[in-house]
Amino acid sequence: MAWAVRSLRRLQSAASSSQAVRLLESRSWIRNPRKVDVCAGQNFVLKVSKGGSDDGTLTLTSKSPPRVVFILGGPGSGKGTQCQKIVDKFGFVHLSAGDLLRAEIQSGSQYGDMIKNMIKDGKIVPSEVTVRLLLKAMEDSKGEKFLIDGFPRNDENRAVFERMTGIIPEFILFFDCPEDEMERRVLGRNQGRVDDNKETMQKRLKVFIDFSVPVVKYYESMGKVHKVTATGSIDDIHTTIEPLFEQFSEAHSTGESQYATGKFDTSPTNN
Ligand SMILES: Nc1ncnc2c1ncn2[C@@H]1O[C@H](COP(=O)(O)OP(=O)(O)OP(=O)(O)O)[C@@H](O)[C@H]1O
Ligand SMILES: O=c1ccn([C@@H]2O[C@H](COP(=O)(O)O)[C@@H](O)[C@H]2O)c(=O)[nH]1
Ligand SMILES: [Mg+2]
Repeated sequence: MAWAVRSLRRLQSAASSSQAVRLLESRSWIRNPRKVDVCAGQNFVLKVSKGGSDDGTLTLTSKSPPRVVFILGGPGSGKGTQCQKIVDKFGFVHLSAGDLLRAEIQSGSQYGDMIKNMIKDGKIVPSEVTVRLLLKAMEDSKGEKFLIDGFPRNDENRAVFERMTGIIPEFILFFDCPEDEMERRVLGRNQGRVDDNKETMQKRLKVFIDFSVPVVKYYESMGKVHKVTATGSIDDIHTTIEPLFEQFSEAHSTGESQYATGKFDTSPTNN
């Protein structure tokens, strides 16, 4: 037990995941300090093997684990528009996965061409690329509550995010919008996006139905989805969703969370 407590103290003082790994590597009594699975703000969830026969998983979380709400809906359903209003009123950090991917293209990244081609074709970018961008943005923001917009887009996205972060979303907000309305909005958006054209829109709608709707169904089976009709005025939709965030703010004003505060779990695992 003492080794877990020492780890907890040391890791909570680490400023980044790489520093946390270096701290672990300096401890000879920890064998194979593999990797820190997440470091978002000061939240660490990691797996290490302790030398000896009682190898186990050590899970450490610190005081302010990130809280995440996934904002899902088809292309043009109004996710970004509504997120902006929630940010203004409730102080969430808004992370649009699509915006992060577009910024990655602009940055001259090695993945830029691949991402650009996939967006142009309405395809889903490999999960590791998107999740790393999301994690970095979470870390950089120093925020504690996040609206993650347009992600996860398929079941693999969801699983990779959970594996790499250990974060379970608080709830999912799903904007339900008829296809013809989504198409009308996208074609009228006029922001110079390479995917805002009729041909790519058809592909995006198909990808949404084939891959993203099943993710919504998965979370529905867990009772985590709030479905909102996304037609009507921008203000009316905001008025509909506002109580959800008011309740969320009230529920979390005490700082309590499903993630334990400063607790550790050394229960043995089979892997
Ligand atoms: N309720 C609404 N009524 C009419 N137009 C809307 C409404 N909500 C958003 N729009 C407009 O529709 C367009 C698409 O909205 P937005 O960018 O918020 O959608 P999105 O879900 O983020 O789309 P994408 O997935 O393509 O990023 C924008 O031009 C926006 O101003
Ligand atoms: O998690 C994601 C998010 C987005 N993409 C790709 O980007 C475009 C545009 O996304 P928007 O949310 O509409 O801004 C999307 O069609 C995908 O090609 C992704 O791969 N993964
Ligand atoms: Mg958007």
